[in-house]
Amino acid sequence: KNVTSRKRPHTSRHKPASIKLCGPTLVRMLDMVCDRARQLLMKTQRSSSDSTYQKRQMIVDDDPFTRTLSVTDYAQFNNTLVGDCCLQACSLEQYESHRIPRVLSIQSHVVHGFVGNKCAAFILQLYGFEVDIINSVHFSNHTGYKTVKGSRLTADELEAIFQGLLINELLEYDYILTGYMGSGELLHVVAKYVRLIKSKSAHIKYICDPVIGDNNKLYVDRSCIEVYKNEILPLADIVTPNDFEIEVLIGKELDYKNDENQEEVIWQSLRSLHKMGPSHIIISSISADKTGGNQTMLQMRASTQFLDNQYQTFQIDFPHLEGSFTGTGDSFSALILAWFHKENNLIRACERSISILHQILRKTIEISKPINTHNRCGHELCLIESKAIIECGEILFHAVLNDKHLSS
Ligand SMILES: Nc1ncnc2c1ncn2[C@@H]1O[C@H](COP(=O)(O)OP(=O)(O)O)[C@@H](O)[C@H]1O
Ligand SMILES: Cc1ncc(COP(=O)(O)O)c(CN)c1O
Repeated sequence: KNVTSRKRPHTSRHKPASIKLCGPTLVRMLDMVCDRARQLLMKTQRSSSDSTYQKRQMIVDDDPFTRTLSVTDYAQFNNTLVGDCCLQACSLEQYESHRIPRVLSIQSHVVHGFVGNKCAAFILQLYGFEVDIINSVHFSNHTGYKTVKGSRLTADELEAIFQGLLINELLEYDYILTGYMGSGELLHVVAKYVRLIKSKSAHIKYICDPVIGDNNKLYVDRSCIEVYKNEILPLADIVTPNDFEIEVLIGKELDYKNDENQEEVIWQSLRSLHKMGPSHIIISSISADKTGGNQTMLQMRASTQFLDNQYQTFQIDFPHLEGSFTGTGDSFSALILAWFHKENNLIRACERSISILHQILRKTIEISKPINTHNRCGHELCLIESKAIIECGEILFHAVLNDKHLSS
């Protein structure tokens, strides 16, 4: 596109002019332009009797970081550079495959150990996601220790952070991930901005771990429950409650063990939660105490509601490992996000996430000691040591489809 006359000494470090283009048609155009440029160069060479053709350098630079493919054709004839023929182009397909997916993760932060954003950021960054982090709490350690010191983010502070991102036009994400939030006011601000981010693009997915409590005990202010029900669930695409949280959200206690029609009770509860908004629900673990099943196993249950109101439901049974672990729920939701993105399939995402967590816990048991005598929550996850396990994503446990595809 550009032919310049310059003396040879200037040619070598010259940065060529470039045009940035996008789309498959433009890639074809790039080929045509380069071909034509080559033809012209050859013609010039032939017509010039005293031509001393220099070794041609054609540089093709496929740069995932700048998301461009650039072809630079440097050529020199006599004292003239007939180069500067540079085009940068990429097909949409290539653009998408090189684009780094962006996640906004709003969860707790601990200085020592692994829960919340400490788990999510490591896992997601390892898989190549860009993670923007908002810390709902900034604690010394998780709440299983004798003492916890630190601060909680207020609703006003969260509002200010979102305003900053909004004014600078930075509220552009592919995924939103939320975990421990603590108060209804904070959740209310989260809902307001999730709504705004989602209104910008239909492709954004919101993965919500509705952290409320466990084993009949609330971890959060009671005000969270209504905000989850009325504001958050209608926005969420994937939710990962535990069995206590599902009971609180649908307002019904579930005692699967003593119910003759146990399967129906579980699927009914999933269906009630679907009605509140999310199209994918994953109960990360149900203990044998609740299911009445094999004491050595835990069960994951999941369900997808399709647009035609049909449901696909499945379960994964996996071994119950001795001991208690903290940060498993937060790691689970991050793994689900990552593998749902890679596989675009909830069943595969669950198989990978359950299998990876199993191996992380095995590694944790193998190499870590319980932290100290005051720690009621057992081991900190050995996430860094499990890097290879996370990257590999080997499937150990397979999903079993429920043959009933319930209609509403
Ligand atoms: N004792 C355990 N044995 C085996 N897997 C576990 C155990 N505790 C946690 N996990 C794994 O971590 C995942 C999330 O933990 P879970 O206890 O269900 O979430 P939460 O911490 O949110 O209550 C489970 O699906 C399972 O894969
Ligand atoms: C500050 C904080 N954040 C998050 C969690 C959640 O951990 P888990 O992933 O095991 O549910 C905990 C555990 N009590 C915690 O103390």
